[in-house]
Amino acid sequence: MSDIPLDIYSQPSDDISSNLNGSTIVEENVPLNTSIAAGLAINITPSAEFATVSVEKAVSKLNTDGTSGISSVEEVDRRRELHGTNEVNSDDDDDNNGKLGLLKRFLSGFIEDRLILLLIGSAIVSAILHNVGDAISITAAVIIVMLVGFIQEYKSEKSIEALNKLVPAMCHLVRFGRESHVLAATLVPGDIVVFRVGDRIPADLRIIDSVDLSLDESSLTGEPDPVHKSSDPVPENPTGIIPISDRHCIAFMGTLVKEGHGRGLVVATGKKTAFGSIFEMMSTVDKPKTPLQTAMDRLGKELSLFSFVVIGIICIIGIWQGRSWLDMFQISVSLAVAAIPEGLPIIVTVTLALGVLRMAKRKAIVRRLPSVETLGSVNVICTDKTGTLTANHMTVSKMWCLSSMSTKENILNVGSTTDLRNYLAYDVKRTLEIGSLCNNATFSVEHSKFLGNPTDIAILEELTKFGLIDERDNYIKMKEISFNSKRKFMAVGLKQEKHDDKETSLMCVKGAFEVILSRSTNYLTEDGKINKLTEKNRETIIECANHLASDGLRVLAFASRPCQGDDDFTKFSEDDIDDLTFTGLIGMRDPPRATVKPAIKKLLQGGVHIIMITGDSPNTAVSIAKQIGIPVVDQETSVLTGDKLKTMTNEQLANVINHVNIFARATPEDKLNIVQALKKRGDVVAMTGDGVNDAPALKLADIGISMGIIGTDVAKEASDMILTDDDFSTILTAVEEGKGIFNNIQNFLTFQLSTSIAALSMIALATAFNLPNPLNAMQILWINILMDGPPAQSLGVEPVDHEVMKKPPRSRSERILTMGVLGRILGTAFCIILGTVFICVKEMSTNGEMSARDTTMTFTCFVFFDMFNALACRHSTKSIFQIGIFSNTMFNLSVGLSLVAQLCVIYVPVLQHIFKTENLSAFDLLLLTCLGSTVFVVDELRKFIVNQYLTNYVEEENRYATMV
Ligand SMILES: Nc1ncnc2c1ncn2[C@@H]1O[C@H](COP(=O)(O)OP(=O)(O)OP(=O)(O)O)[C@@H](O)[C@H]1O
Ligand SMILES: [Ca+2]
Repeated sequence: MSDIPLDIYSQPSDDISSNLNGSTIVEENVPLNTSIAAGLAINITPSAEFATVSVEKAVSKLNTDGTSGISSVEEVDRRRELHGTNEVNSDDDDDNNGKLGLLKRFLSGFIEDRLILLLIGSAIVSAILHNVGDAISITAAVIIVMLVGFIQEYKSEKSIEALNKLVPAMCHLVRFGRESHVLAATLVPGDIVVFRVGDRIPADLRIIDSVDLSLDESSLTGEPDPVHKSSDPVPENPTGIIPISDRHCIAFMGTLVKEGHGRGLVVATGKKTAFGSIFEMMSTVDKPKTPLQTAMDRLGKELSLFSFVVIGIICIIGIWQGRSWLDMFQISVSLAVAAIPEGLPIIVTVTLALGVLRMAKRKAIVRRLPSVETLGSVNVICTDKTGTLTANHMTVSKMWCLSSMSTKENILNVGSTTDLRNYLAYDVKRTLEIGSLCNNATFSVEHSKFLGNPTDIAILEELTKFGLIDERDNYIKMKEISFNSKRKFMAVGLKQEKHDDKETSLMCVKGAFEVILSRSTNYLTEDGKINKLTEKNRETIIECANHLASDGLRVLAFASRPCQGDDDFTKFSEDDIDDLTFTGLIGMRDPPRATVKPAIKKLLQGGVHIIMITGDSPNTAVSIAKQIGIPVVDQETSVLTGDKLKTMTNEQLANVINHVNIFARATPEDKLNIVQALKKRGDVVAMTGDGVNDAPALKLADIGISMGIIGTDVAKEASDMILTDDDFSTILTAVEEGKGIFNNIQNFLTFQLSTSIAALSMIALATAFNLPNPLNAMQILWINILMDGPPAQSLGVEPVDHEVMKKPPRSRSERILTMGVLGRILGTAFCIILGTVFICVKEMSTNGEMSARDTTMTFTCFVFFDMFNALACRHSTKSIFQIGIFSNTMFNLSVGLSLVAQLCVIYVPVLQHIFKTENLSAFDLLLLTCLGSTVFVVDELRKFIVNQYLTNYVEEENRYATMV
């Protein structure tokens, strides 16, 4: 079996790269060293070459412009022609091999498979013994077996390759003097790239300018701490070799911007990057397998050993009984080929890969195959509120100012009024002014809407209702402390343009009301005076803020302060934002997504604990939670705030977390503690995140989930799954698929193992009772194709049954072969053996030996049994009539084709010759169909009984639940 890329982002997963770290740096320098030694023209990598030259030199060397980039389309095309696309794992190599490569691979399959070699050997022996018919038959059968196996493996590789293309890397490119957001693959040397915090570096860049830039290079060097980078060239080194870790003015492809921002000149793309050269090496390293694949490999080995022992015994007894040793040898080897589920790992991989592609269509991109398995076991989901549970579309709903509205009864309902010019008391006006000044949203003429933070946009959109304008044009922004989830406020320092020769400077602040209030000492009155805030005033403000929040609104407070000249701007830091004048509160509505409520209901039914983690206030969070059906039993135990969380030890947290559904006023750092506490309890945790600070928690969670739209590259890189629509309900889809895929794997396992056991036991029985062999070598090989091939594979793509969510999450340690599955396997095998032996004995009783007709009947009987068995295996508990006979087209197609092929084997003369069969009558076929269907009927009965028992059980559970 071929390697399976577990990480489908175009970057190696951490575990792989860290294994290679030691050799990484050395490897890149090896050609360098040797070429120096040889005195040849130095084959130096571009990043090493450009590390020592100045920015100006680098720009002129690459014949480009440091600000506007490459100037013509022709030039870009020429460079792409020369350097190729910016991809490390392009398909070029594959195409070069073409058809010849495929043939070579097909043929090498014969040599690698020892059992097949044995079969070919036996064909040659047959030929030498003048048994040409047998020789041809075996050779033909072997070719068919290999062909089916080969096609399957080829398709599995193709579907895995498709996974690699699910998450294309993007970047901000400057070309022809314009900035645009493009696929990273389009970059050529000489391009200019802009990057900011959270981005992934798209190629090897010579940094042109940077602000506080630090990069996480762990994927390249294994160094866990971010590395500071700048545009200063590195001094030349006497040895001529500058290690990767010392190239401080180079930003390497695949590394992540942890802080700051900057611009860089593309010096190397694709395979010529430092990352590309490691990637080449890495693709030859065996990728680790998923737990399920490892389990399947183990199971395969165990089964092989078991089969070998049984076959060995059969073989010895047979020869001892004086049967033809060549016959015995052929049958034993075919039996070994059949009984060994060599198709099992391939089917598991294809099932996982196809499942991942299906999920991608449903907006969940799984980046690592093992995560598909883990998804079915998830029993806790920690989710952000804004944007994931809610639409992330804010509108100002209510407003309140202390002086002009005094109490919560007078809160101004902004949402329902269209003209608000009459409400413009001094404090109201000031609050809105601060809102527009302390704001980073911009109006895009191109899109004819505001772009930026939804909170900021909401304020700007409200101005016209009050007849106000955006005040930012009249001021110069001197300083800014940007908003982040930890700080929970934003502040700007502004200077008004000279007005009557007087210069006014001020500081405007907006943010969470607790934060603003604690930094305020005064408030603004409705006629423009500044008064001291009394304790009573503070209580009133808190009461009103809580009132707004209980309505599900996000509450922002606004404040300002005059500044004394430039002095205040030079020391404009987080700690200096105090002594503010409070002006008012604004409440914003961010409606829950419509799909969230039903999704939460289903997840809760499935025994999944849902925890909302939000930066908003407890009241807002509780109100939203109630709207979407997250249970909040009482606010004391169900809600924990970030402050309280910080005072708790991990043990304390682990003890109470069972009852907690909401973490409010939480910071990204809190998420890490929450995941730790949950994992300590043995939970399987899914956690969402989007920012740079969320990365550690995403990594630690069993399933880290990042947001496709608002998420940063850093978060995506750390995550196991990406929601391309940022929608919480997509998580349900993914969990459903995860559970469904696991069920499908169990189902085809049931099918394969029952067939295998039945075939093995029949030959064993026949040998033990000294009867002629009921199936010959070619027939056994044919059965192997059905069992390992298309019918089994099509069980893996059975559509997900939405009722899987009614079952609790699978425990992490649960084996794939549960007692229930084993029971089904043995029961089915028993049924098949009984029926086939019956036909065999009945046919043989007419003349006492195995004629062509007898073996045809027995063989066809087994195949019919097997096809009905496949039908029964489509679902473990539901009747085929419940899931719909036509709901799995691939299944019907492959079973249909198998049956047609079986008829060909019976009626087409050439095939009759190979398989030693002869024509059967219509009555024979009817009889065999009826007999074969018994395995299906019996299983339907079993399902009926199980369901009866299950519904009773569920009702019992429900009754119990309502009693409590
Ligand atoms: N752009 C902003 N400027 C100033 N203050 C803001 C801004 N956005 C939010 N706030 C304030 O910070 C608080 C916390 O916001 P934060 O962004 O941390 O929550 P959130 O992370 O969006 O919620 P969630 O974690 O559910 O996504 C808000 O309640 C609000 O008062
Ligand atoms: Ca097999």
